[in-house]
Amino acid sequence: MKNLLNQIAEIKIVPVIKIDNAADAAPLAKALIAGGLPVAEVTFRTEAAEEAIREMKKFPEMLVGAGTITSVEQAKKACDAGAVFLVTAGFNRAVTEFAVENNIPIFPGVCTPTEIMYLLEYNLPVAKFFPAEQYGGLSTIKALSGPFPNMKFMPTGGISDKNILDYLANPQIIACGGSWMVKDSLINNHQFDEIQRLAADAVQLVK
Ligand SMILES: O=C(O)C(=O)C[C@H](O)[C@H](O)COP(=O)(O)O
Repeated sequence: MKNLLNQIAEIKIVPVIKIDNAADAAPLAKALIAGGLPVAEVTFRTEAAEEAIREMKKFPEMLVGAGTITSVEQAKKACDAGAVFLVTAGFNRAVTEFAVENNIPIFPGVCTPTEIMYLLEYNLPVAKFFPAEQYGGLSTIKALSGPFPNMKFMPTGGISDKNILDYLANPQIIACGGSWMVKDSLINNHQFDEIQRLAADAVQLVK
């Protein structure tokens, strides 16, 4: 887990991907790698997610995780496809226990102190704070950091090139999730050059 956390903390941005067609996964991975952002949270919001993870895993430099996991069945499918981390939008005890028992890094979604305390039961070091902007953004993370000084956050939801630097300046935030460089429309229209450009700009911004 520590190694993966270090890698994510170094990259600082986790592109959150909703992919409708698995055939787009390879060119998308190439664009992200070329843009210097070799990481993806592939959300299980589409049927293509599992196959897309398999395709992206063919690129050894890609750090591929699965997002929006809502059941153990999905978590198993994601891991069988090669996902090296799991993300959930909220806290799910069965999914969390599956991940912990199988030593798979997991970032459960939280937005309240109670949910953070669930993570503490499992000694999980990083929470996805979701949906970040809608639940008070940075000021809520600062307030939550008071009682939980050792919890690290990966805020996601409403984060873009406009506000990411404010988030990353907070020492309890290891990275931010966001979709602004991998929007569904860009993927569906095969604008992989634009994805590469937006990824490279994002990398430059957080350097
Ligand atoms: O399904 C999930 O697990 C999600 O994470 C939902 C959102 O797509 C991401 O939070 C990205 O949000 P935006 O960067 O605001 O587009």
